[in-house]
Amino acid sequence: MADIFRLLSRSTKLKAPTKETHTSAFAATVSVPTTSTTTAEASKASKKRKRKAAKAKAEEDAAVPAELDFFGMAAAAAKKEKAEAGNKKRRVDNEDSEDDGSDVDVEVSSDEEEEEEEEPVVELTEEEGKKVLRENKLKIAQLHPLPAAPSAVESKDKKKKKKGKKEEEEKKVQHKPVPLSIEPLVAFEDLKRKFPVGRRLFANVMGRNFAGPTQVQMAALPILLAPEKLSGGEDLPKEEGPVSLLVCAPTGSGKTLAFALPLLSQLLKEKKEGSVKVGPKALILAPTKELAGQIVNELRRFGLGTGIRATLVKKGVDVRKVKSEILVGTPGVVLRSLQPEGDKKKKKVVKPETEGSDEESDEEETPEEIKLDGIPTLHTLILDEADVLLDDMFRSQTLSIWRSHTPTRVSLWSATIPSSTESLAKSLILTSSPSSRILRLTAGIQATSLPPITHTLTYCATEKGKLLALRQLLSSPTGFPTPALIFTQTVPRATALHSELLYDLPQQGRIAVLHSKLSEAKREQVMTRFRSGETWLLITTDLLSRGIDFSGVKLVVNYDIPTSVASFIHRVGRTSRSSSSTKGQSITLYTKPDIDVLHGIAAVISRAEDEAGKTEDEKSVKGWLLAALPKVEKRTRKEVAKRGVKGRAEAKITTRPGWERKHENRVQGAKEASRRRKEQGEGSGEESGEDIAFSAEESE
Ligand SMILES: Nc1ncnc2c1ncn2[C@@H]1O[C@H](COP(=O)(O)OP(=O)(O)OP(=O)(O)O)[C@@H](O)[C@H]1O
Repeated sequence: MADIFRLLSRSTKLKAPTKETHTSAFAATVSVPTTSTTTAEASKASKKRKRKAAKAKAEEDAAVPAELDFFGMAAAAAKKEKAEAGNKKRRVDNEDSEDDGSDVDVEVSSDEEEEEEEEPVVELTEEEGKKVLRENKLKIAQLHPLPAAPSAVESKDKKKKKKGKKEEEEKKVQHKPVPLSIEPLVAFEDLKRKFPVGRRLFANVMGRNFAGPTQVQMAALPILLAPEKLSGGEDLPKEEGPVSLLVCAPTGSGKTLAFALPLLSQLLKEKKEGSVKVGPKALILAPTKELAGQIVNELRRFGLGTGIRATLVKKGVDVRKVKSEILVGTPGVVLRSLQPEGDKKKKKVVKPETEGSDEESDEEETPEEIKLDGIPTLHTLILDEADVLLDDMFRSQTLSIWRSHTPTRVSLWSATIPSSTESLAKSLILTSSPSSRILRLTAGIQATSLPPITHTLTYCATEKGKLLALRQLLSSPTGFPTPALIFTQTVPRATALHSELLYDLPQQGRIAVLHSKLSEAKREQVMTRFRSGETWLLITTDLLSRGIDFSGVKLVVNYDIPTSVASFIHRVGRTSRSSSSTKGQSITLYTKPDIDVLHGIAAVISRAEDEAGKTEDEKSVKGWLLAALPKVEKRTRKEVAKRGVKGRAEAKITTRPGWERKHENRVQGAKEASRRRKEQGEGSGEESGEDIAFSAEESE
């Protein structure tokens, strides 16, 4: 075993960060037939679109509430608006008078309709559509109901069991997923022309200035916006039921837009028809507060001016009194707000054991499923990061919420959807909506990391070795790529590492820690600082491994090895996202006890390198090396994913005695506070002192 470690260490030397330009892993391959249109006409239409898009974007940025303005764009938009105020009078632009930000979607004027109709509509033939889907590794399939499990009596009888098995096999064949097809969306311009998307919604999407739909958006948007256009599966019974969708697509591939846009479009349609009662129609569940807040932010940006509202469910909110059409929250908070008043006191919620577990949660967990007061108006349920929401930590809460409603439109989204999640989802969907057509959409290769990321595995022998390796990286002459995220296995390890590195960076105040034990206000502050670029290095736990969209993260360091392959994929997926041209790096430090998860992670890296077209020489995980790593039993892997790597939670992160480190931090903190006081003057000095004291205290 020792030899394998040495070999791995040798073959995975750190490389200096490259300065190549990023080619998005999601850049959809589209070769579509062109239609004849003059350049002048095309450019006129394009200019008008761009003007509308820029205006919609400025308005949308300005309308984002301060607590959700992660990108600090509201201030910028306000500034821009002020600067443009003088020019406004001169500009005669009909659409200005229409975009009044009112709650009702504005009807398209007849002039506009005419003008828009002049634009070329690219219709793909079925074959062309299939080719685009194939080239973009998009697979759509209709899943069938699960075969019935053999009864207990049957299983006792050996002969019957054999027969049962045979029948089951036959059923499995019958129930093989049936491939389907749909004309992919090859350009956002086609949204308006081919789908019933409102004018305002369309302008909001165009306002984001995306070059084109990502792979997952190319297929998911048509499926959800116009399921009647699905083709194939001729042998299937012609079901008229609603479509439920399971989507597995890479990290950072724009899944949020893929579910937000059809949802907003559906709600707009209902609003126009005026047939639906007031109250929440859709519930989106996400595993962390940060992700839930991010989703609300995106919904508000895409839905600006449509009158469709999204509310973040926080502690103390009674969702039954909320008037918004969309609710977004974590399972724990949503569950509590749905609990009948009397039951809130009776059923004691208990904290889950998160120390050392794979997915850190800031949730309180209920020990069993609870009967809740459902929201009668709710028809849509969306699970973002569905595999976590249906895994041990959140399962009982998610199921309680799901079973208290009868949603007819369900969709589940993640970069990793194991077969167990798929089976559970199928049976839940069929219970809540028996006539549902359950579809599965996969984009790209399953269970792999993004090809643009450069991965490195570094063997460090011991815990001390990991700290030394990280310090070496920080002081590397080629520079430490920032912004960077550093992941640890537990909260205490994150705070300990933060305390250890607090004064390591040449510039003070550039390193921070974020985990579930911090107050909500502190968490928001840390997020804002990292997003704004004030913080360069953020030490965190798996709390931030899922869904969080930081633009431009250049490096992900797995200080503690992820305890599952899924966790690795999601952690490293915080870099190289479709919104950014950053070609990210991941560095995974490991020691001997990490052997149980190493094979799975090395295999993911190897697959990603194959997909990126790297030769055997260029690959960081060589074929022979992968073959030499021991494969681990599923049971052991599950145990590690649940409890963490053995002994890790207790292992100390330090090269010095605790008292020495604390003393040094205090001295450094005092020096830093004094320096800031000098810089800022006496009045504001107190505040900086408090800030430093907080950081030092946290480490104790
Ligand atoms: N068509 C597009 N082109 C470029 N960027 C896009 C596009 N659609 C969405 N984005 C941006 O890509 C980023 C990642 O999107 P999003 O957070 O939805 O990814 P995701 O697939 O949900 O990732 P994860 O699996 O990590 O949750 C966001 O900043 C989003 O605004």
